[in-house]
Amino acid sequence: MSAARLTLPAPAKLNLMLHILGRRADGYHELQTLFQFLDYGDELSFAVRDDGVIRLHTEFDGVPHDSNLIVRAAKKLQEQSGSALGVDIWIEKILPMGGGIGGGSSNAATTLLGLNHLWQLGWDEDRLAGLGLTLGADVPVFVRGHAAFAEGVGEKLTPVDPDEPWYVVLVPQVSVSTAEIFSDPLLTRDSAPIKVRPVPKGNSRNDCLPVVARRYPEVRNALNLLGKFTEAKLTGTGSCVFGAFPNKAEADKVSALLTETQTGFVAKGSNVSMLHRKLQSLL
Ligand SMILES: C[C@](O)(CO)[C@H](O)COP(=O)(O)OP(=O)(O)OC[C@H]1O[C@@H](n2ccc(N)nc2=O)[C@H](O)[C@@H]1O
Ligand SMILES: Nc1ncnc2c1ncn2[C@@H]1O[C@H](COP(=O)(O)OP(=O)(O)OP(=O)(O)O)[C@@H](O)[C@H]1O
Repeated sequence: MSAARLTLPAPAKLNLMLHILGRRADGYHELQTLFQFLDYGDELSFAVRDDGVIRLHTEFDGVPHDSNLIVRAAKKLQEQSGSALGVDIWIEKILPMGGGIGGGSSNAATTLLGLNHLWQLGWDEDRLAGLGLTLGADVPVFVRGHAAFAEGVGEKLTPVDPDEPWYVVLVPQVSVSTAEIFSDPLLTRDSAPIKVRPVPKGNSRNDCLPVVARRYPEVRNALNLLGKFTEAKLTGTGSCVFGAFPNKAEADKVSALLTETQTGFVAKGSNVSMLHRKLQSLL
């Protein structure tokens, strides 16, 4: 008999602003950033195995099975919890890799929360977020599931509730390496710290933008095109570019014009992640 499947979303995130305050001795950067989720993302399915084997059945271009953040998250949770159970995992991948919308980190967080539920581990959010941080700087916010102002390397989170507009997101067909942007000598690394409250609105720049736009003409082009309709911003270290609109109809109109030549999508901003909304509905 096959085990019941649990299907859970792994939403994308946007960095509504991103300031770089400095560089730590270990090379990581001190940031201030504002994370909001999108109602748009991948979908993971899990089926428990009782033989302890962890197996991702969907192949990823260029990502070996054991390096996949989904598998790494599952193995770490299994090791640290001492669970004897395993899991079969499938994913419907729609989020671009290296797009700055956090696909890999979100996949890892969905795996941690999904397996905590299926393996009945009873770990609390702090413990899951702590494990998540060892997988990537962006994993904890996906584990917690609430829009947040982040400090440190992205792990000190203060929940916030910015507006939830509709976004047009353009996906330039280049994958930007986060490590490459953070090691660029021209990166601004001395922004002055800002206060968490009120939620930053005027301070919405992304310090990575000048470096990314200089290195990637495709990103520059997307910023120029979307910038004809609204303020066009970069998320994370790119490559994705986004702009806010007050309603779906306006976002759809602009998207229809731009997606004649660009790849992109429309999605609503959300301060509670769709993963957490789904988990809540299971309880
Ligand atoms: C820039 C953001 O996208 C903002 O959301 C994230 O902080 C990046 O998060 P992420 O992709 O989970 O990043 P990680 O996998 O932890 O780090 C990738 C690489 O980016 C650089 N990195 C990342 C985060 C940070 N605060 N400082 C850094 O210098 C490091 O060189 C690191 O080796
Ligand atoms: N499940 C996964 N999904 C996507 N990428 C993965 C996954 N597992 C490992 N990776 C690796 O991680 C890299 C970064 O992927 P990701 O999609 O998270 O980038 P990103 O959107 O730029 O993330 P961030 O905004 O957190 O920097 C990929 O290029 C890929 O090599």
